Amino acid sequence: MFKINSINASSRKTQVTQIHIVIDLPVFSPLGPPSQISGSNIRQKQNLRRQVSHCHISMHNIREKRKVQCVTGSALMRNWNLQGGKQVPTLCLFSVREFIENLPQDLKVDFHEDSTRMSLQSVTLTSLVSHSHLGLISLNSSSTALQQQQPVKGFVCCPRRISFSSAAGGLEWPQLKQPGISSRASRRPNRNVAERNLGIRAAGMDGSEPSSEKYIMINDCNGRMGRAVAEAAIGAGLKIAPYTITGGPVPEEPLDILGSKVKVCGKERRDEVLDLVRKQYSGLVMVDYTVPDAVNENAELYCKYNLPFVMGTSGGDRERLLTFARSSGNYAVIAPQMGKQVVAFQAAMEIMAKEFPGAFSGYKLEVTESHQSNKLDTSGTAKEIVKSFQKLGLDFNLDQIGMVRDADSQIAMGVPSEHLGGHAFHTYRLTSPDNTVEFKFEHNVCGRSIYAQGTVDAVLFLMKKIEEKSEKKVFNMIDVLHEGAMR
Ligand SMILES: NC(=O)C1=CN([C@@H]2O[C@H](COP(=O)(O)OP(=O)(O)OC[C@H]3O[C@@H](n4cnc5c(N)ncnc54)[C@H](OP(=O)(O)O)[C@@H]3O)[C@@H](O)[C@H]2O)C=CC1
Ligand SMILES: O=C(O)C1=N[C@H](C(=O)O)C[C@H](O)C1
Repeated sequence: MFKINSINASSRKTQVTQIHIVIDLPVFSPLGPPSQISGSNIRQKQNLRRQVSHCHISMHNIREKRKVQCVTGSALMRNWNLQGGKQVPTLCLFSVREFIENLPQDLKVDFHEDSTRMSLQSVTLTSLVSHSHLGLISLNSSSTALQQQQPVKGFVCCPRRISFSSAAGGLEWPQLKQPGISSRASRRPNRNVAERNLGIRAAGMDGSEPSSEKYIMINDCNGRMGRAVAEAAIGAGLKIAPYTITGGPVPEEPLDILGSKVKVCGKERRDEVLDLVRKQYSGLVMVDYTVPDAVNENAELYCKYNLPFVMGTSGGDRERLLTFARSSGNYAVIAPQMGKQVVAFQAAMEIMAKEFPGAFSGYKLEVTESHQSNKLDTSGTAKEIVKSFQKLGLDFNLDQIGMVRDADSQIAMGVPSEHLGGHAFHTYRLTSPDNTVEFKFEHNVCGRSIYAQGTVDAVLFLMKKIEEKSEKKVFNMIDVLHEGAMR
């Protein structure tokens, strides 16, 4: 059984420089070279599949490597013979262009020379079926990028150099071009201890290079916002790291988020997990949607591992959060509100307060916020907006914000019943001392998609900052909006 474990493409500057295809290969029983195996000998053919090994095929841009280096199937064969049928990781180097040019016509690869990222998601492996004559070998697309694909039979990859196909029932391997090349991958341990303990294979942990695709890790993917962000991120072309840290019970089975498997880890393992993702996913951005009690320690942990983060969780000690994040020299976006239009309203109130301080002196302010019954804290958004009203002259303490959490009151105030489990209704009412003038501001949100989209915007904003190597700073969503980074 051939099993594609991962396909990752990476780039340096504008050139795609690397593609890693990690596949499981059958290890042959010592029957001699596969080409000697007769097609009619079914038992021998079955022996081909006795064990499974890993083959690491990396394609590098030869413009950087001048010499084309290639370890072909023959080398695999030789290694198998040498190593008595043991696992043989093999490295293969050749140009991306060459790889693309040699792909079978009907294997679609979306390749843009000038793009900074190459998406292999469009590799249509099912089309490879037509290039296989060997029913015994099947290719299972199990990588994140490919998991939507059906299992297919056979694998032809760059026919001039690597070919898995059958002629008269056996396997034919191209001649070894550079017999002396040793495998970088073969010198590596196959699985890192932390990764093995955690139980899900992280990109690059199989001996290949760390991934340079755009990854985010979300805590807690099992929470409502965590899941919404994960789905929005996948929709935006980001990858989800296969771990999440939770505060509650740890399910045995990994979560399946639109096909991406995410292992849930208890918070006692957070150091182990963060150390692993830090090493494996360069440029990874953390996203936090947990609980108010976890805000400070989580942010401090992300800073400890130098992981840029988006803190969407409300509550906690905000003063301590900002002071710590600012002094840590890390990139972060911290905001209790991610919804673009609400952020714009928040920004407008800030501008008004700055331009017209005290304009509402003497007025009375009433603030009411309604959220799903299990929201633990007072709306962080309301607290933020109240700060502007205070500057406008309103005498109001944060603990005067009225919280509505019971369904009857929520229905009475107009929350649709289907959104009782996920809504955020805010009302700010300002009345003049003689009750002759009233201002009422409302922002009523049902569901969570507005925040999930905004969170992805914040992630992309941070990724850009990191890529540009701009100053390490703590931003808020008004900064993201100001930069035109909200879709
Ligand atoms: N910035 C914004 O725009 C928005 C912010 N929010 C805020 O996001 C936060 C989460 O909201 P929501 O997703 O609805 O809440 P949920 O209760 O659905 O999710 C919170 C998750 O965090 C987990 N958790 C608890 N403690 C920890 C910990 N120490 N480390 C990691 N995970 C932990 C919980 O696990 P368990 O339940 O098992 O304990 C739960 O799965 C809230 O503070 C909310 O106000 C929400 C919407 C928008
Ligand atoms: O818990 C929520 O749901 C929300 N929390 C944020 C907050 O506390 O302001 C944002 C929005 O209100 C939804």
